[in-house]
Amino acid sequence: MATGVAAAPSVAAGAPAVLAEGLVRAFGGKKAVDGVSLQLGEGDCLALFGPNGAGKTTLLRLLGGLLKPTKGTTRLHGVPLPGPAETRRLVGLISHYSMLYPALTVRENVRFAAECQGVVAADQATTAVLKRLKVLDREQMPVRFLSRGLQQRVSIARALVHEPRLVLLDEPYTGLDEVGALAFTEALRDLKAGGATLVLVTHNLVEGIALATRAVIMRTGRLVHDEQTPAGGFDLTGFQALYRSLVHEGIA
Ligand SMILES: Nc1ncnc2c1ncn2[C@@H]1O[C@H](COP(=O)(O)OP(=O)(O)OP(=O)(O)O)[C@@H](O)[C@H]1O
Repeated sequence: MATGVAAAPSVAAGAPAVLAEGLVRAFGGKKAVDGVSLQLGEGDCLALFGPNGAGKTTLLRLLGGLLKPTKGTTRLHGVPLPGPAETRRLVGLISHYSMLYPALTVRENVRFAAECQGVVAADQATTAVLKRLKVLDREQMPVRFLSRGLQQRVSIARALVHEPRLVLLDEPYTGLDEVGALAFTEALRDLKAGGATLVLVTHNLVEGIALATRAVIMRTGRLVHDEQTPAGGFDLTGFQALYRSLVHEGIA
């Protein structure tokens, strides 16, 4: 992807990309995340699996400083979150909610995000990311006229235009067709190769495991399984069986 991002904010050299310690988040006295600690490096991709209500989205948001913890801390490249604006700009969120301005064109939506995020060469970066997500041919179209899947591609482009160092992905493949999904996976692989850290929440084990360097299973706010990708890649059948035993048969 094109560069052109504003000067990098000060980050502590050698600090882990993400360091979460003792994270708890309660809603009305009920703990959605209940004592999670983890560390991620540059180029890591953490896939977070678990049943509905396990706390995946809550944890994702805590890791990016988008939600305040009830207890615990998250540091991003050594800086405690939420941190200053320059640190918050290191984070990109992709979810199944499009968060686009329907009356603005595709280009206007993405360019506006680039400017808000301090991208210096905003036009160039916008063109590159729209091309990357294979939606450049629609750049002058108001977003409200696009199909849901194309809106999702624009939404992804918007979240990636500033080349975030931590990319939070919450069921990001929802609505994408095969071309969109492939383009998106390639963009994620490039980000990873460039040293970005990814956290991916998905119910699709195949999709999640394909990108993951580490797979975690959550249940009732806790990590009940945490595994680095084995040298030869995950054994999908084995992982599916493990998931079923931990989540459906209540072993955890
Ligand atoms: N803003 C909120 N207010 C009150 N309760 C919340 C809020 N956000 C999440 N919760 C509760 O926290 C728990 C965990 O929710 P979360 O969305 O993190 O789960 P999840 O694993 O992402 O689920 P799903 O797979 O269904 O998306 C749930 O019981 C949910 O109802």
